[in-house]
Amino acid sequence: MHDFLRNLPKVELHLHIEGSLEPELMFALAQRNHIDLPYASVQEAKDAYHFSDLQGFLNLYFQGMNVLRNEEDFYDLAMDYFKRARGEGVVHIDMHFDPQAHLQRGVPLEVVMAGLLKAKQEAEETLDLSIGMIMAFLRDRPADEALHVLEQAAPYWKMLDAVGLDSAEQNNPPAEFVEVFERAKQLGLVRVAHAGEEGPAEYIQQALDLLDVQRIDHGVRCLESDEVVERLRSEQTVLTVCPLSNVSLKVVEDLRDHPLPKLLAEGLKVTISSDDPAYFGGGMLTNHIACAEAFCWDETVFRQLTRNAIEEAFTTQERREELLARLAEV
Ligand code: HPA
Ligand SMILES: [Zn+2]
Repeated sequence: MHDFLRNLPKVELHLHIEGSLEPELMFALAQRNHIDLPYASVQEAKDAYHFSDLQGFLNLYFQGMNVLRNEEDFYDLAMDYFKRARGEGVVHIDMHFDPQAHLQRGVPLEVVMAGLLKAKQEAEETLDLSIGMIMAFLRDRPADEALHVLEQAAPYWKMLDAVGLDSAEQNNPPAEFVEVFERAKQLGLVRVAHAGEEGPAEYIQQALDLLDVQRIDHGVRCLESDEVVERLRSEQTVLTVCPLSNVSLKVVEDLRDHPLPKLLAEGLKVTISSDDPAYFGGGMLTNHIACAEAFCWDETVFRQLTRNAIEEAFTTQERREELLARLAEV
C-alpha cells in the first residue's frame, strides 16, 4: 500500500505555503536575516507544535513566517516545499498565500509575489509539478483591508487562479466578505473559502450563497446540516479535507473518528490535502498513509480521491488529462 500511495500522482488542492516552513529552514532564514527566534533549537520549535485549537496554531504560524523578509526567502520557502512534495509523488499543488500577513510586517506584495512566482516557474520547468496560486484574505482582519489588497494586486490578477478566505473562522462569517468576493468575481477570479473547519455548517452555506465559491476548504462540519450535505452533493462541490490538520487542531480527537468515511458515503466530492505540513505532522504522503491505516481504505478509494482532485485542480485541461492518464497507469 505504501508503494502504491507514493506512486499515486497526488494533487494537493489545499496548502498554505507559509505553513510549509519547516523549523530547519526557519532557523536558516532567521540567521540570514539576523532575526531572533523564540526557540533555542529546531527541536524546541518542533516541541512547541502542539495545539488546542485553530487560534493556537495561527499564533505560531504568524510568528514563524516573521523570518520571511526578502524575495529570496519566499523563493526558498516555496522551492523547499515543492521539492519535498515532488519527492512524495505530488504532481500538482494549489498554493494559498497570505499577503496581509506579510504587508502587516512591512513586506511588500511585490516581494512576496516575485519570490513565489519564480519558484512556481522553476518548479513547472524542472520538477514536473504544476502550481496554482490562491491569494487568500485573512477573515479576522477588516474586509476593507482585503478589498484594498485585491486592488493592490492588479499587476498580478492574471497570474492568480483564485482568491481564498482563511485564518480564524469562528465569529468571522463569509457574509462579511461579500463585497470583496463580488469584486473578485467581476475581475473573473475564481473564489474558494475555508468553511466548516471550526465554524458551523451555516458558514458553508454562506460561502456558497454569498461568496459564490467553487470549492470549500475543509467543510467537515457540513455533516451537521442535511440541507448543506444535499447541496454539496447535488452540486458536487469539492471539499479539500485535511485529515492530519483536523487532528492537530482538535477538530476531531483521533483520526479514526474523522468524518472522511461518512463524507464519502454521502457521495460528496472529497479530496485530501496537508494544509500546513510543517506544523501538522507531515505532507501528502503522510496524510494518505495515515488515512489508509485509520480507515482501512483500499486502492479504489485513493484512486477516486485523486481523480476528484485532478478534475478540480487549477491547471490547464491538457495537464488534467495528462494527470488522469498517469493515474490510470498506477
Ligand atoms: O487550517 C487553517 N485554517 C484557517 N486558516 C489557516 N491558515 C493557515 N492554515 C489554516
Ligand atoms: Zn487551510
